[in-house]
Amino acid sequence: MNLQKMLINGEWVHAQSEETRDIINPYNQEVIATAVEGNEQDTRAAIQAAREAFDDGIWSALPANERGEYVYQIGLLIRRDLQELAELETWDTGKTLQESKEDMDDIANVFLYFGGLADKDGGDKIPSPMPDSESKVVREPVGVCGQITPWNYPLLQASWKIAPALAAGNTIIMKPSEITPLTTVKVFELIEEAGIPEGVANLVLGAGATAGAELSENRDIDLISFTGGIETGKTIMQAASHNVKKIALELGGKNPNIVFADADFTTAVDQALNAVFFHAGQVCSAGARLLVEESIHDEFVNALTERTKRIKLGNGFDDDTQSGPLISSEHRDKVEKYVDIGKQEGATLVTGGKRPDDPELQDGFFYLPTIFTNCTSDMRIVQEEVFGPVLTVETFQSQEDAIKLANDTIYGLAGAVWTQDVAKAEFVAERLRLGTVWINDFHPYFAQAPWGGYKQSGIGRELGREGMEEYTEVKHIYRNKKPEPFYWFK
Ligand SMILES: NC(=O)c1ccc[n+]([C@@H]2O[C@H](COP(=O)([O-])OP(=O)(O)OC[C@H]3O[C@@H](n4cnc5c(N)ncnc54)[C@H](O)[C@@H]3O)[C@@H](O)[C@H]2O)c1
Ligand SMILES: C[N+](C)(C)CC=O
Repeated sequence: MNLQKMLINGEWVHAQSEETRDIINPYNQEVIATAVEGNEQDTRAAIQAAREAFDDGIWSALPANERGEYVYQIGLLIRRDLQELAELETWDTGKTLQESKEDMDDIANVFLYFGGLADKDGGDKIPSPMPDSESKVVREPVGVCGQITPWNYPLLQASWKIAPALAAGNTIIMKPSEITPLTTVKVFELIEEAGIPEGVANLVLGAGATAGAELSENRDIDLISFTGGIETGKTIMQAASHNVKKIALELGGKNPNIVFADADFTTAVDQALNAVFFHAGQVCSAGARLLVEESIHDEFVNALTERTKRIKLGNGFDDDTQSGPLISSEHRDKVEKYVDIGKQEGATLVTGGKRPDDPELQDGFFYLPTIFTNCTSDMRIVQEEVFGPVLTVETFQSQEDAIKLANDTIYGLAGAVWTQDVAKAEFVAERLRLGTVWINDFHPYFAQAPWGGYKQSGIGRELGREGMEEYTEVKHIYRNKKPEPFYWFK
């Protein structure tokens, strides 16, 4: 694979330091690509390009429908190259190819959706209380936007930022995770192919502490949009205060999956598996905290454990693989540390809790799907985001009990309620302090609906109309239709 370069002001460039970084396949630790390693200097060059492009108005002053057409075109190009993009994502993250294909389909839809939305909000005329006047509220682009994304859904999370920002008329500097840049680089090739003017969409590659920190601190950036861990989010929030940037944060979760005794048992068991073990649990909205009504606890855990033991780990390119590896050795160490904590806290390890013995998996960062029972809310294993294939199980006896347990967390990203009683489902859903509540399902998200967290899971929303509004400033324009002297000062 060619050296992966940065796109700055319409040029594919090497890092000024000429440093590079190897990109690793987490399935077998093979080097799959080499990327240039940008730093603060390269990021400043990208910011300058984006600033000039914004101030020139080459993008923001285009009619909104024309901007929308460009963004829509990127979606079509992603559909055209879906197979290639999906393969790159699987090389880079280890997730199954089927999952990567579904991600790419979602990503294309995100560009098509925001392309279509670009010219749909022309502002509102509002009834002015002043005589002989006219008042209107319009939305304008925020300006230069820094965007930072994580490694678990590399291109999906990037698409949620790139598409609305461009559709709303902003210029951007995207920095993907340094360990999974491949699909983002490829999409910037498609952005170029779509004909977006030079300097409007810039890509920097490099570490968070250098390239990422420059984006959050630099005073020429008007908005910073970040998806990643809570501690990084706090650092970015502090850095953004230097020039009171707008911030949008999509952070972690420790998401409750509430199963009532009257739920459809087989479906709830099956979906509890998906909820937590999909993509080896490396999902912000993973249902890592199972809350099950006491009367069905034993039966439910037995069925879940039996299914969990059958999960087939392997190469994401093999058709029979159900789950891939963790992203890195460091990340697996973190998961292992949490399993040790769970044991020390007195939770009961029911299955997993170690690396697989299978000789074919020894080169990858694999970890067995793990279940802990006898968990209580005060345990770290219940409260902290493990971001791996680890499920904790708690029990409840009443609706109120379930709601209290589910809300007993600093996070508020997503969660689910399983019951055949619609009134009960709605009652619980309304009381959960979460950005997304699924009833009798887990995981659906799509371009049309907003996504984001309550509490420490984040600030702002991506996707939907709200996701586009994040990238706009609201302006009130008032016109006096009959100006005349006021004579306050005689
Ligand atoms: N809420 C959501 O929608 C959502 C979606 C995906 C992932 N996540 C969260 O992301 C986390 C996992 O991703 P991760 O390990 O890549 O997160 P991370 O915070 O380590 O890194 C995310 C990005 O931030 C950059 N970064 C690191 N330090 C930085 C700094 N000081 N300044 C600026 N940028 C910096 C990294 O280079 C990377 O690009 C989990 O907590 C997960 O819940 C949330
Ligand atoms: C937002 N989502 C679910 C696509 C990825 C979270 O890690």
